[in-house]
Amino acid sequence: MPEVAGQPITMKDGCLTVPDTPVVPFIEGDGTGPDIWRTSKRVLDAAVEKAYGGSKQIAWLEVLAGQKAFDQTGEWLPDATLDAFREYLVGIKGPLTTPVGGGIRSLNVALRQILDLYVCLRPVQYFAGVPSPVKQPELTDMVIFRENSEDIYAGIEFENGSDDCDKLKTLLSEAFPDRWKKVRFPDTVGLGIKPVSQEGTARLVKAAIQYAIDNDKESVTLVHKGNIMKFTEGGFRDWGYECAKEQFGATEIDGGPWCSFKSPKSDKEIIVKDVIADAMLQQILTRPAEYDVIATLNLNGDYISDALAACVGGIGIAPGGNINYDSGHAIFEATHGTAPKYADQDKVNPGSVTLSGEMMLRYLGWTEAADLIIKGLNGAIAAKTVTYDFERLMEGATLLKCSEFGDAIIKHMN
Ligand SMILES: NC(=O)C1=CN([C@@H]2O[C@H](COP(=O)(O)OP(=O)(O)OC[C@H]3O[C@@H](n4cnc5c(N)ncnc54)[C@H](OP(=O)(O)O)[C@@H]3O)[C@@H](O)[C@H]2O)C=CC1
Ligand SMILES: O=C(O)CCC(=O)C(=O)O
Ligand SMILES: [Mg+2]
Repeated sequence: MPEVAGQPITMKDGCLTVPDTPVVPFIEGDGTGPDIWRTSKRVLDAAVEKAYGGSKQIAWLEVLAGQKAFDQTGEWLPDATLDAFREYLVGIKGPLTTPVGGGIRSLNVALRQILDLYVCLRPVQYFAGVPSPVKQPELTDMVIFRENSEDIYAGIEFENGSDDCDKLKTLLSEAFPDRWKKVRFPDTVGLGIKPVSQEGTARLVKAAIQYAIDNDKESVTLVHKGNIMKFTEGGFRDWGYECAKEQFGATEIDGGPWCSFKSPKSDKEIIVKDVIADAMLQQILTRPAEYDVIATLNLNGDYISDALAACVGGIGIAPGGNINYDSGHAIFEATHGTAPKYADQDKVNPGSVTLSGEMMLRYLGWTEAADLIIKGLNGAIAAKTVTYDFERLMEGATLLKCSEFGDAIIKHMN
């Protein structure tokens, strides 16, 4: 049961209908999750209260996942949690632990895949005053569209020595003897499969281009490693261009493959281009102004998200949302993980989850409340009242706890 009575958010004819008291399921998260969530929830509630004077309110509904779920129910991701996200459409979560090597597969990835939240949307923007390792962090202003349902994250892996792995090895060596010979150490190799499809690529790229139109952006860049993985990452590039041409009427520039089209909204030219991922990762440091909207595959998107977050001051203020633009389902969450060494110390920066909440409010159309969060965050940073991650790099700053940083954000909403 939610803390206050509320109604579900619904989707009709491609538009969300948001009641004044929407039920929003949340997962607190593992590690530092509870500290961050407690603070973020307070900031979100304060922004909504201030923006709407009590006429709107979120009816929070806690749902379980991760360690807390396992301790209480014996399951890591109970069906009741999935049912709540299905029913109430829009939710938010703290980070969840994934063990390396063995153990459970990622619950974070499972949520995205089960609910088919195919876009991982991660805006990367600079907040004035945040300490950054680059000289002109304000030049980094990008929005990542990371494909969320395919690639090696689909989790089709075979452990060396397992019966399934042996079966696949036999199958491959018999069906494709010449290609199998290229496997350098066949007796000890583990195998993984990387599915990348035209449909999966097209829906992601379509969403990225639509975002560029809606937000008056100059370019969309397809980031891939198609020179090496020709039929998966190369396919992503080719299908991405195909989508730009077929869905948006783009035509090739100077013989292609770059292409462009006139934005139906602003009449300005939007360029669709591509870059190989390793080159892109050096250019985000040397020529960040050349990138705007990024459309990329799942693993590239994971690496690029953390690298770009570092450029604008770190993972402490790197928000995101996992969205299915067709069904309306969305779960907002930070780019960072559980940072377990800081668990229960009320220490880390709550900014990433708070800003994920800000994205959620904007997604619901509650822009006044979302704007207040940005105002509050800007004010707290300008006053140099910040958590340890910023304080250790800022001259003359006051060190705040996680919860105190929340108080500072709320104070600066005024
Ligand atoms: N979506 C999700 O739920 C995600 C979950 N994970 C999971 O989280 C676990 C831990 O992953 P790990 O690789 O350590 O990565 P984390 O992102 O959890 O932490 C790495 C480092 O980032 C910094 N950091 C992280 N969060 C914050 C914050 N809120 N404020 C300030 N600094 C922060 C800290 O740096 P410093 O040490 O310099 O202070 C921390 O040591 C793993 O199980 C992983 O699978 C990882 C990513 C996403
Ligand atoms: O699921 C995890 O544990 C890691 C996920 C991750 O790194 C991400 O979504 O960026
Ligand atoms: Mg990651």
